[in-house]
Amino acid sequence: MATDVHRPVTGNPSGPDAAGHPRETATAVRVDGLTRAFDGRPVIDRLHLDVRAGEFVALLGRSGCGKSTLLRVLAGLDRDIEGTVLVPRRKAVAFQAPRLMPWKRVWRNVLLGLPGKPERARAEQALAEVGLGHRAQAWPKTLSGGEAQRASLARALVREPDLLLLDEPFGALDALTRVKAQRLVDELWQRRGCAVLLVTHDVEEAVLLADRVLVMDEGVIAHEQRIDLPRPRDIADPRFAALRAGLLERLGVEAPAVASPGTEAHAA
Ligand SMILES: Nc1ncnc2c1ncn2[C@@H]1O[C@H](COP(=O)(O)OP(=O)(O)OP(=O)(O)O)[C@@H](O)[C@H]1O
Repeated sequence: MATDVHRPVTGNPSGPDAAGHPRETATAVRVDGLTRAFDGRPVIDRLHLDVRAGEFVALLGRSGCGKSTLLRVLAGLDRDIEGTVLVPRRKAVAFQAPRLMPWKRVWRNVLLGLPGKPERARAEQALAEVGLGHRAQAWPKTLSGGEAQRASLARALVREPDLLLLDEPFGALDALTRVKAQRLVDELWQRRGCAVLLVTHDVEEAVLLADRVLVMDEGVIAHEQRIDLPRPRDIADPRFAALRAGLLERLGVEAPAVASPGTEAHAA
């Protein structure tokens, strides 16, 4: 396939411009005419995407439409592409499976792959940020599913990313743990100010967390929805329900009926 033009955005995309002014509209990700084919069949087909520095973007789409492929390309894990992909040098990715090495203690897992000889204190700080400071010495097999997922997040955070790529990070968690993990990601994003691209199947999660929700279809971004609700978001807010219903419709899923204010829904 044609040239690999994956290259980093030079400098810190969220840093000040030459005159020292903050870049309100600085770009974290710029994708232009991206195509990725498997066995001659394009899964991504001349796709365009811009993500602003510090923006939280959620990516929805039916199973197999190419969401994970796009994320892997942005992460630099798949370079067999055509088109232009500009991403920050500092980026990190967390997958649905936490992918911890069972023979390394949690803190060593957090530092895995970092260049040089990174200090344990850095791992402990990242673990503390996700509420796992007390498990730094633990072996991965002793962690619960939610804890393992948080350790995986700490491994991403320790890289101090300008772009955090999350591929269904909450997909395997039970409902309560999932809600807690979503809150944690919301807090971390607000504190860190990095751009986030979250691949998810969950429309509610997308509306809960993102500034902008993208729907991928036929290899391109087929629909875009800005979410202008104040944070933290209230799923009982009728505007929330309307946005969720609109996106579900886009995905070809019928939205559940929403009780109008002042009424109660009763099972027959
Ligand atoms: N290494 C590969 N070799 C061949 N085909 C692949 C490869 N990776 C992905 N594909 C195909 O590309 C398409 C998109 O896959 P991808 O994993 O990106 O979809 P997705 O939208 O993330 O799906 P899901 O929501 O089910 O995780 C699928 O048809 C998949 O079979």
